Amino acid sequence: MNENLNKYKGVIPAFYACYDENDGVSEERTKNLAVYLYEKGVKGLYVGGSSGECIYQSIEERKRTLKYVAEKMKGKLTLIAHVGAPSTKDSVALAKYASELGYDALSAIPPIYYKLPESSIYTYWTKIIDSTELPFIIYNIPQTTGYNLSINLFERLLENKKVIGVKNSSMPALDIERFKTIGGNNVIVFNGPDEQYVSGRLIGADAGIGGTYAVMPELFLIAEEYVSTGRFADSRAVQREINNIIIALNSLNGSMYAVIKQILKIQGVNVGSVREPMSPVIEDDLAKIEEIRDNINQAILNFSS
Ligand SMILES: CC(=O)N[C@@H]([C@@H](O)[C@H](O)[C@H](O)CO)[C@@H](O)CC(=O)C(=O)O
Repeated sequence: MNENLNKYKGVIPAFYACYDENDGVSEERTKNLAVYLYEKGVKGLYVGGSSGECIYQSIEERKRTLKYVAEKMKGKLTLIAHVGAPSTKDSVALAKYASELGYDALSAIPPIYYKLPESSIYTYWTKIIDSTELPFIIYNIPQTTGYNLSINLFERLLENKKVIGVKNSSMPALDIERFKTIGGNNVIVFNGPDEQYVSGRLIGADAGIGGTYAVMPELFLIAEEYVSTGRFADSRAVQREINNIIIALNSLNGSMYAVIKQILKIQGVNVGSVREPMSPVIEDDLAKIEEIRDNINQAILNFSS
């Protein structure tokens, strides 16, 4: 595959599940969030992944989110569809649908829940890859799936020319270095841990996909600018601020995504709450959430000047 990888290089928010007041997928809110992020200047969107609460949604709901984002952003942003689902059958159905909608690339977690041998994981990913003509990005997130992509399987998957990269959310920056060293220029490596955006980029990641980008895209865009122009001390300073904010986002009663969605709501982008069993925000935390929002805005101001 002679894919131009430049369209993947940049800040790519992991897109959130956007619900209405009855916990249903909302077309209007999905499209509003897509437009909001487009106007912030991000490079693309990673739709239907962990931040998209994919595991809590039906295949029909996931298809609707993929459709709404494509209707608004096809041709404007690089669109990556996360199609990993518990069964191969459902993952392939999502992959085919994303291809029909005109997505740029597919991505998928490995199989979840049962501890399957690598041969089954290889077959699972390969069946998704073979189901369309789209390029494929492996998603390595061992914290949630229980499987850490081995070098052996990575190399085997790279033999398929449709495999153009890996989104690596494991914590060791060393994994990013290894995947980049092995993959070289024909492969794109995405930094997954937002707390290590700068280190991930410096050790070899070409770009980033992350779950907290959408609540502070400006800060990740600034970090990216500093890294790519060699302003390393400045990039560390932005990373420190980002990390303070991520720690605060995780310090309250609601899940991190619920807190993020509350901040977006205050900013005028209402995407509803999270789906249970994730916990929504509680009344007592609302003032603290305002404070986090203020800190984000202050950090943006500090680094924009
Ligand atoms: C383990 C985990 O959830 N990792 C997140 C991070 O973006 C994470 O939310 C962030 O680093 C804050 O801890 C992403 O890698 C997930 C992601 O991009 C996705 O939504 O698919």
